[in-house]
Amino acid sequence: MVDREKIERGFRMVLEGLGEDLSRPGLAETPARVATLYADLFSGLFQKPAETLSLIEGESFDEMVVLKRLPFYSMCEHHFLPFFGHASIAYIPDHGRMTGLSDLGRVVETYARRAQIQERMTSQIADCLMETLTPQGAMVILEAEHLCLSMRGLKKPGVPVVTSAVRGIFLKNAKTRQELLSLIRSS
Ligand SMILES: Nc1nc2c(ncn2[C@@H]2O[C@H](COP(=O)(O)OP(=O)(O)OP(=O)(O)O)[C@@H](O)[C@H]2O)c(=O)[nH]1
Ligand SMILES: [Zn+2]
Repeated sequence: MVDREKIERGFRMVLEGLGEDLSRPGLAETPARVATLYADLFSGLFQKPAETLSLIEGESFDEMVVLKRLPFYSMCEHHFLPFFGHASIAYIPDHGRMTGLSDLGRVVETYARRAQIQERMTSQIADCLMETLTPQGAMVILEAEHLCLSMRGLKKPGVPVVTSAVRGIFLKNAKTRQELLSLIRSS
C-alpha cells in the first residue's frame, strides 16, 4: 500500500523548497490532500491487471470485440504531470475465451493508475490480454495529450500522441487489422 504519511512529509518538503509559507491557511491541508490524491492516482501499482480479467463461461464468439475510445488519465513518470486521452482496445477470442467488457476497461485503468510512459502502457495492455485470454490477436491504440509537452518542454498544447501495440492475427493479417481500423474510425 501507498505510504501516505511519507508522501505527506515529502510534499511538505517540496512546498518548503518552493519557498512557500506552510502556515498559510490555503496550504495547511495540502500535503495531506496530495497524499490522498497520489494514493488514488497510483493505486494501479498494487493491482494485478490479469486478475481483473474474468472469463465468461459457455460462449463461442470468436469474432472481433472492440472497446472504442475509452477515456483514461495517467501520470508521466518523467515529470509527474498528467497525460490523458482515450484507449481503443480490440481482441479476437479463441475458443470463446471472452472476458467482460468492463473488465477490459479495468485493465486500462489499472495500467493508467501508475507512473507511466505511453508506449509501455500500450504494450502492457496488449500483453495482458494476450497472456490472460490467449486470444487469436489483440490490438491497442492510445491517443493522449501530455501536459509535459503542453505546459513546458515543447509548449505546444493539444498535440495528440498516438501509440499502438499489435499482436497475433492483427499483426499477421492486414485485412483483419484494416477492419479494426475502419471500425475505430467510424463514428
Ligand atoms: N517516449 C516517451 N517520452 C515521453 C513520455 N512522456 C514524456 N516524455 C519525454 O521524456 C523526455 C524526458 O526527457 P529529459 O531530457 O530527461 O527531461 P527534460 O529535459 O525535462 O525534457 P524536455 O524538456 O521535455 O525535452 C522528454 O523528451 C519528454 O517529452 C512518454 O510517454 N513517452
Ligand atoms: Zn513528462
